[in-house]
Amino acid sequence: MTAAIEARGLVKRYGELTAVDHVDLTVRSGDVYGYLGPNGAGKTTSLRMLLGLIRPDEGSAKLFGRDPLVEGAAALDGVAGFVEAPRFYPYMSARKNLELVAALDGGDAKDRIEDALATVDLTGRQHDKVRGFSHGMKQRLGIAGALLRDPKLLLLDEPTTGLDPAGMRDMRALVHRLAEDGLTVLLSSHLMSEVEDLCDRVAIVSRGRVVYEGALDELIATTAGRYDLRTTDDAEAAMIARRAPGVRGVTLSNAGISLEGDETAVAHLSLDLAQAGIGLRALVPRTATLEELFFRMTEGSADAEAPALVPA
Ligand SMILES: Nc1ncnc2c1ncn2[C@@H]1O[C@H](COP(=O)(O)OP(=O)(O)OP(=O)(O)O)[C@@H](O)[C@H]1O
Repeated sequence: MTAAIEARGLVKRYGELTAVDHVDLTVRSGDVYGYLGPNGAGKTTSLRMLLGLIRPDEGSAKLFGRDPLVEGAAALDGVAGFVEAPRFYPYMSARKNLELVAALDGGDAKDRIEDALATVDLTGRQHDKVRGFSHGMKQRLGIAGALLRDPKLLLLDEPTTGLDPAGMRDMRALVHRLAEDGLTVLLSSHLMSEVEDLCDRVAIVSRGRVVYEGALDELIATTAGRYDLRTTDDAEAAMIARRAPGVRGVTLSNAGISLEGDETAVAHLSLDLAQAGIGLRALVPRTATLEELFFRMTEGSADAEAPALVPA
């Protein structure tokens, strides 16, 4: 099946700065895809290129197999979204603004206004001027505007940035609903928790480069086999763990010992510790959160930064 988005080798330079550095992305139909990276990682620039708003210096992006640079606006059929904040006329009502968007889109866009307002939960406020809307309501109205195009693919640039907790909750619930209705969504975010909550696939970007792309659960599963250990004598236990067959990556901090190994290696280690007269206070298998993975990939291991009381 043709991918919803297939970007290969996208590069965008601003003078000396390479804002987007050979980015490859594959978003499949039905994905809720997270484009995750810190401020300045190149997320907005990437989305602008995907939407055909700016031209890449190198590489290409296809949306459902069509390249906006080759096929122009036709390549954006079935694609909608906005970068940064959606723009509306503040002195007009939400409905009037959507009518203007529909008139620009043409076709049967105007017949979808009612449904779009209902989907984003703004039916009751449709006659109010946008000037009085909260940031969250404006973001939701932006999505309503995008839905008038009856898209198959929605691109959202940091849709919850700047929202209060209730606004974030409403926006995330909306993205969940859209995904359940079968829409493919690519959203950028600098919030790990958001991507964990909403997305099934993810690209992690740092300084313009993709450092991981793939299924979120596979990424989190790569961290299985890590354990936290607390004992009656952590310093001695860490030394024994470092010598134990099959045990790797032993670090010691004030919080205890962290190590990697399979269940057999960990079982042997527990016997070695018992033999040395060291009691276990806790032995807890640990799955890294996306946040830890992110820091490991972009800035090195969080564990490596923990104070090491025993030399490696
Ligand atoms: N038009 C431009 N001219 C010069 N530099 C730019 C331009 N657009 C973006 N940049 C730079 O490119 C880098 C990536 O910016 P971009 O906005 O894509 O990052 P981002 O990941 O979306 O970050 P944020 O979350 O802060 O929006 C930044 O260093 C930014 O200053």
